[in-house]
Amino acid sequence: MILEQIAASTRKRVEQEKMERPLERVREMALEMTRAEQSHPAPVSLPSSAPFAPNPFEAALRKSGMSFICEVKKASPSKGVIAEEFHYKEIASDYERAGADAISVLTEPEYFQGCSMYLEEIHRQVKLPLLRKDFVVDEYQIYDAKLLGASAVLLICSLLKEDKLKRYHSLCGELGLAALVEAHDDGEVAMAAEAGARIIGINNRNLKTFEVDFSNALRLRRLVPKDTVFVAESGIRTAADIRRLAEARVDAVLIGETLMRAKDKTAALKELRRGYIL
Ligand SMILES: O=C(O)c1ccccc1NCC(=O)[C@H](O)[C@H](O)COP(=O)(O)O
Repeated sequence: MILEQIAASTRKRVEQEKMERPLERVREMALEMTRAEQSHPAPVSLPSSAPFAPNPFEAALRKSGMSFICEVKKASPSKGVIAEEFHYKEIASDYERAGADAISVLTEPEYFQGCSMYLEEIHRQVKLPLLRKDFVVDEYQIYDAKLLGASAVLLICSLLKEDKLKRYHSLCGELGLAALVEAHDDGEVAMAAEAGARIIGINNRNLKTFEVDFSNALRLRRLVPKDTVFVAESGIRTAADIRRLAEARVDAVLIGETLMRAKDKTAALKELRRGYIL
């Protein structure tokens, strides 16, 4: 099954990275970076009603109205190569100019042709909060995400047991990272909530079969607690899709392929936003 293959290849990649730069070193550097940030906190514009002090990624998703997380992804297992010409820094800048609220950067190399360096360079290029989109199976990747400049990491319920999800979620909190906890069905939503998730993403794509069911996010909407940020992910293509999600009180959308295939990102994002006019 593809998800197991991705997880196995990720474990191998992380073991390799640990040989080049040991866990203890990466942990110490990430903790040091967190301490430095805590003594000089960056200003984050918070909605006055926010129940907690969120990090920049969470703040971007909690703003009023629909937030757009735009994804930088060259390829995927279901679609193969999506963008032959892949100028990742320009794509990120285009998203920023187009009014994206946050950017998701695929860093998985084997199946998505991603790279950690893309995230690091995009971090230097744009001001928007960045999500490290990878398949987290080891705490090493969370420390590393911090060092690469991510504001958030993806934690996929179907890849993690309950106790690990909880541990990784609280590690994100310790490092000042937001966690987008991804669920695909009722049981995983319960697991995400139990882990204390403040941001839950419902993936319309079944990661085991690749099947995309747009109504999945709508169906699971009511299961996600009100004060939790609700993100709809995958298969979002049109302004009409955005309208249906807005009507269901979805806080944010994560869009990859539709924007990656658009030559004019500003026009594409503007067209999608038509579905949600404040
Ligand atoms: O996209 C895939 O084929 C895929 C296969 C297996 C695991 C994950 C996969 N994609 C990750 C994502 O969920 C998407 O990149 C993200 O939600 C954006 O989706 P889309 O807008 O449909 O590109």
